[in-house]
Amino acid sequence: MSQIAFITGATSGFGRAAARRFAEGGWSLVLSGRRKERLDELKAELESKVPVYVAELDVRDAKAVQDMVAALPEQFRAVKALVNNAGLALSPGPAQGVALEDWQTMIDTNVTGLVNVTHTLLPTLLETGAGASIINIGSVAGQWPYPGGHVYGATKAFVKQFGYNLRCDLISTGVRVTDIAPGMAETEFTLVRTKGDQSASDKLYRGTTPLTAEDIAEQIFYVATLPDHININRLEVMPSRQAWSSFAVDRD
Ligand SMILES: NC(=O)C1=CN([C@@H]2O[C@H](COP(=O)(O)OP(=O)(O)OC[C@H]3O[C@@H](n4cnc5c(N)ncnc54)[C@H](OP(=O)(O)O)[C@@H]3O)[C@@H](O)[C@H]2O)C=CC1
Ligand SMILES: O=CCS(=O)(=O)O
Repeated sequence: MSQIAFITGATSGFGRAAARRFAEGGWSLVLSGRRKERLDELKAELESKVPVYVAELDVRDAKAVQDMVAALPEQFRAVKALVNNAGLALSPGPAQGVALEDWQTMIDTNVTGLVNVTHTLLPTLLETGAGASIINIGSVAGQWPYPGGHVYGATKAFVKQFGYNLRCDLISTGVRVTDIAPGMAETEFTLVRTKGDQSASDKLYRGTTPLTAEDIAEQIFYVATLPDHININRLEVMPSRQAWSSFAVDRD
């Protein structure tokens, strides 16, 4: 059985940490993202351990995704684990102040991009059969509403429901589907969300203990390497120092 992981958004955060974790486990890697120099650095770091193929890829571009998968060298074609990780949040303020373009970017990346990659790799995963996995990186924001969550949370609710519905159709194929839904994790996520405001990112994580990229990478690897007959539908993971807060009430 092939041991090939296909990871989107491998240039940073969870995706990069997952690439390192799968490499440690001896898996061959297909890594993508838009920042080619980071992909090249990661390939240089990992290729002494396992075979690594990198491709510059914007998941929003369906044709580019199809071309990239069609061009995979033979030894990287039999993908066993698809890690749909590429994604982002933008504009953490109230919905009524957010540019339409930011909403569209989140939908194009987190929904359309994830669908593009899933649709393109589904025939391969079906061929792999028992033990293959689609591991989608959702978010607590896909389950729990919060101020400023607007379209980001809605895209992650899509990820969750798309995965559940896929499971219904894939039940007899051996292909598993999991929604890993992390809470607060310190990566470049908040830097992207605030459009480069490092102090806002530092402030969010200061004085608490967020999850790390490696914490989530461990969960991704765990899900991908479970016995074939086990499917974890959704794995919601928060730091122990994070929980829910109360309902909001508007008062006179
Ligand atoms: N950090 C957190 O608190 C949480 C994050 N998440 C989710 O985890 C996933 C990874 O985020 P995280 O590691 O934290 O953040 P990072 O910003 O560190 O990593 C995001 C990754 O997504 C890639 N990416 C973004 N847009 C595109 C695109 N259009 N095409 C291809 N790749 C893209 C980036 O690569 P590049 O820019 O090179 O293209 C980068 O590798 C996301 O889906 C995010 O929503 C979920 C819950 C919590
Ligand atoms: O998805 C990211 C975690 S949060 O910012 O929505 O809590």
